[in-house]
Amino acid sequence: QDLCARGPLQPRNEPICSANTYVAKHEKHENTLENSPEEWDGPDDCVEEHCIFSHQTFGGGMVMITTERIAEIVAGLNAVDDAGSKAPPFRIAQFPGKGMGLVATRAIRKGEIIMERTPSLLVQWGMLLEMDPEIRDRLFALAVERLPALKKQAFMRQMGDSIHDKVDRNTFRLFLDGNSGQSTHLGSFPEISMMNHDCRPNVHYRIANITHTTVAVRDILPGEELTISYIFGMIPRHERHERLIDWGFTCTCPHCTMSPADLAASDARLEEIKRLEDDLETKLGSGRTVAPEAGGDIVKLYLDEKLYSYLGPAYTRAALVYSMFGNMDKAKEYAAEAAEALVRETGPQSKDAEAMRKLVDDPTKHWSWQVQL
Ligand SMILES: C[S@@+](CC[C@H](N)C(=O)[O-])C[C@H]1O[C@@H](n2cnc3c(N)ncnc32)[C@H](O)[C@@H]1O
Repeated sequence: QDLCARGPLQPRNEPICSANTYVAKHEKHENTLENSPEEWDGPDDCVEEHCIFSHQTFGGGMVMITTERIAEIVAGLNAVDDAGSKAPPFRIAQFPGKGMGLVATRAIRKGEIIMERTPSLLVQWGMLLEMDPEIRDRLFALAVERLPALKKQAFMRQMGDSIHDKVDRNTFRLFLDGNSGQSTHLGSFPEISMMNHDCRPNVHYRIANITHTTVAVRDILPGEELTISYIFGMIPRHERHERLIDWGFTCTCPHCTMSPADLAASDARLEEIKRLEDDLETKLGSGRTVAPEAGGDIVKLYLDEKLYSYLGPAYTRAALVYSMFGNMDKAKEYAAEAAEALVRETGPQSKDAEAMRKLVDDPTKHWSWQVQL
């Protein structure tokens, strides 16, 4: 007999899930939720097709409010989480005007992974937009209650007046089921959310499946604040300001509080980068010649502008142009930098990084070698 999963959110005698989303209890034994080494709890407290699923040890403890299909996908993924397995190179501190943040407790080298985490709470996004706020908030409370004590404490410490507000201000977007309409989820990673925003951050983040990785994009000194960017950083100051106002704050990062002359110089560099990149692309695309240092000059502007999270493609382009001109030393130098930056920015499996390593090994065997000549 099919049973609709029941919970306190459901008024007595009324099904809380519509007929086509009834959860077949007898089928539960075939799914990954039951097959995973430690059993998942759920589906519980369903509101239509969205239910609570929880696990006390997966990723150190996790709760999701989502569909059974997505819960099964997540249960089949690796829970990569380094909390507790190594001493973190940071501690929480107060920063005037910004609230809490993270500060480095030792030197951190460029490329070092700072944290690898799975979400404490995962919520399907469409559900959040459509659900009655009162029911949503009761569901949130029931979900957070299921987290192990330390995870719950870390979740509740985040900025925000209510659980919904905390989700709104602190979560990252994840895609869990390809292009399906149900794919978009909000993931809460409370320790990572302690990082404040900087338009020129020293930490980059990448998300693969449910794993959130933060990596240093430059050497960091003990005592420095660890920051990420909440927005795309290669836009002028007034646009960054507007986007961060949407986030609910006026940015006080060093890059936004520079002198008017320095701010104008920064905006001019961003414009120049765009102009040179468009020019290079047009010329290469139409078979016209470019200067051998065209790609290298653009890299210099990226470095001057401290765009350390965007260096992979810039170094790659420079390496290719030097290789086209048969400049062995420069092609190798830029390709090596490109490979490292691409791994930082997109992860160790990066195919582009692999291609750049091949260019370092022997430029003469690369497709780009002396193609302009
Ligand atoms: C994800 S939380 C970061 C942690 C937060 N400071 C706390 O105490 O929990 C985002 C909030 O921190 C503050 N914040 C982050 N970066 C900031 C910045 N560059 N300038 C001013 N406030 C910032 C804003 O209030 C923002 O809504």
